[in-house]
Amino acid sequence: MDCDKLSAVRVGVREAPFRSFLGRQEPSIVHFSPQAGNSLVVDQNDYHFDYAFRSTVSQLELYGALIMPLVDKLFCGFECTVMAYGQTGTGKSYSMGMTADNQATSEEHLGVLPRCLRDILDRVAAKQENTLERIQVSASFIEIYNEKAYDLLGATPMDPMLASRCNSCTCLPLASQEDLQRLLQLGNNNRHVRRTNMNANSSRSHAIVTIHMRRQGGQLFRMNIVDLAGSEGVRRTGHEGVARQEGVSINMGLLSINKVVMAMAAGHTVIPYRDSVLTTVLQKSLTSQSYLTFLACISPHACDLSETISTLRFAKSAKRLRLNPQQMIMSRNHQLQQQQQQQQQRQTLAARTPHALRRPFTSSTTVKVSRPTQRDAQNSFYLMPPKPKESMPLMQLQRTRSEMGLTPKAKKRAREELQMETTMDAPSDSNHSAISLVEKGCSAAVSLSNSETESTLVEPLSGSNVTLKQEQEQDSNGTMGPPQPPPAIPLFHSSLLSIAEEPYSQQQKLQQRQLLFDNTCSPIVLPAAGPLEMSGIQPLDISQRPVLRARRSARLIFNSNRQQSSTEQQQQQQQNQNGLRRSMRLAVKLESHAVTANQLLASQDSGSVGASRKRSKAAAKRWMNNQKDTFLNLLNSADVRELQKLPGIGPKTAFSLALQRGRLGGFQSLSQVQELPIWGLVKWERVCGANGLDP
Ligand SMILES: Nc1ncnc2c1ncn2[C@@H]1O[C@H](COP(=O)(O)OP(=O)(O)OP(=O)(O)O)[C@@H](O)[C@H]1O
Repeated sequence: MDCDKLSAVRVGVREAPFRSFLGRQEPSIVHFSPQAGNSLVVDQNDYHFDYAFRSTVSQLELYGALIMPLVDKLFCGFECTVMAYGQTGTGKSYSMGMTADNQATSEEHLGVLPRCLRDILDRVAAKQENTLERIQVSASFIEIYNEKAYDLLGATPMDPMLASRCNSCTCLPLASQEDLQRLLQLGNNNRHVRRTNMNANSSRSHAIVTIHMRRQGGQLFRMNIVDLAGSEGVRRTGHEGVARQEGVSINMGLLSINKVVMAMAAGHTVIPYRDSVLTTVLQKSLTSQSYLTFLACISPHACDLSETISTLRFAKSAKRLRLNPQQMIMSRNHQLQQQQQQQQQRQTLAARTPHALRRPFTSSTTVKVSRPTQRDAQNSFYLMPPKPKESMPLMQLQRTRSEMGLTPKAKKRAREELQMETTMDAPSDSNHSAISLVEKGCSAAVSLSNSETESTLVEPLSGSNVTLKQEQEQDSNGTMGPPQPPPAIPLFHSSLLSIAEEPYSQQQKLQQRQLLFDNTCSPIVLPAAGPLEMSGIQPLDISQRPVLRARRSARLIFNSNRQQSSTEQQQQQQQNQNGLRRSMRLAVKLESHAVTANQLLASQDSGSVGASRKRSKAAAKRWMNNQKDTFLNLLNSADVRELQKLPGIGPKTAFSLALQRGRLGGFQSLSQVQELPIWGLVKWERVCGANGLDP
């Protein structure tokens, strides 16, 4: 089965035979080129299509040339659509095989639909013979009449349904041609048909028969056969009242199809699918993901010249469509592959990560993300502060942008910023982010501590056991000598490296970092003024979210540490001096005790802040500082969606903030945030006001 060589959009034109009731024997206005089988001349204009069928062409020939290749595509997994377009009475329903009368069921006159079904059933039978795979074939039949969609096979075919529900309309199973005939009879009985001046049996609605092929795994392939109602001049049909309204609706649907096709052909990004029910229902078929075949039916009569020319113009614009379903499938497959790879990677890393590190993380942690101080550089191991670019892949970032519906100007600016960001970060290798950051000396302090024993870390390259004792001794001595360059190969546990490399989500990364950077039991005492130090006051109404809750708990723990008696602190320092570090398990236990003890303290604390705010100026200042810290903390840690929920910050600002934060590696202070070029003249003041901050 060849899935590559068929053009995604193909257009054929079929000339209808002379209408006998017109009683005229006149030369046809359509002149076919004797050399090329796909060109014709009407009114001295040349038209070139994929196929140009004379009135003498048989149904079989038409099917073989124009439609049969689509069935191949259907079995390759593409959505396929055949659409008959043209003036009333030019043989659209006849060509599509939408009727179930005696003439239509004879082999000679069999139209596209029954031939298609025959092909599909034959292939399904052959597949099922060779493999154990079961494929279900069924069909639905809907019509769009007077701008309303009707399920012609449903229990209430006269009740209109929502256009968006047309995908879930009644489907009857098809196992043979007889089943199809029954289905067509049932549907046609409910369909709106009327005798007109132009056609004794004119369809007054657009009809869509969809053949569904469902594979065992639930995969669904669809072939849509669309018989559009004929375009007609209201004056020529001589209709009045309801019939006139029908004509108007028909023309409206056709016009909207025209507009959609033209917009697609012109490469517009906004396609007016919602202009009519017809295009809303056909939206999925009129995208670059499906194979489209148009059959334009034209009349040979001179009196129909204007309609013929308009049909040919439509066909011409359809020919300009450039769809690439292959690429869509390829990119879909590529995405699937990437997902599988990521999944595998994650499993491998999870298998390598020791059990203790895989435990769900408690919230009693504090993350310090700042440029390292001399003391930090001397005493700690470093990991890179979170970079949005690493945690959010480029593709995802771009998608987020488009989803936010930025204006073209904003998009352009965002693209430039993204480019700048990419160039700036280009040399860093994400796979070695931990190491590279150590070299950059820009990081968050890491420590694993154990109150009882001196734990050992495995050097990733040599595999030898090493300790952190030396570093901790330096810390406890508090020596502030010249900053020492970090070790060339940092003494990371292999699991730490794994975590640093792992392509986890932002949230997961944050959680991991929270565990790794637990300062509750850390031998390194973090300064309270650190950018992500928690204030404990959560004035913004988003405290229910897990990340924020986690952070508040972290703050509680931090408070708890500060409240510890001096004896305890001395003991703690003594332990640190001895170079002892707590195990992760014990650390977690300690943290949970601390949470309970300090929840009380925190509540008292927050209460007293509220009261002291009223009492003294100093307390108000302290309150404001806490408020600012909280706000800064949010700006540093919240993702784009959360940022958007902050008062006064819209989607664009949130996005710009996240972008700038990624570039700067976190905000050090609110004044740094204020200096960002993203604020207008009064915007920053407005945001401060909305968040209860002094600008
Ligand atoms: N190529 C053809 N060979 C034989 N008969 C044809 C051919 N084309 C059309 N007819 C006949 O012309 C008549 C009108 O055709 P049909 O109903 O298919 O037109 P239509 O374009 O669907 O019209 P409408 O848009 O009004 O529904 C039918 O009786 C059909 O059998």
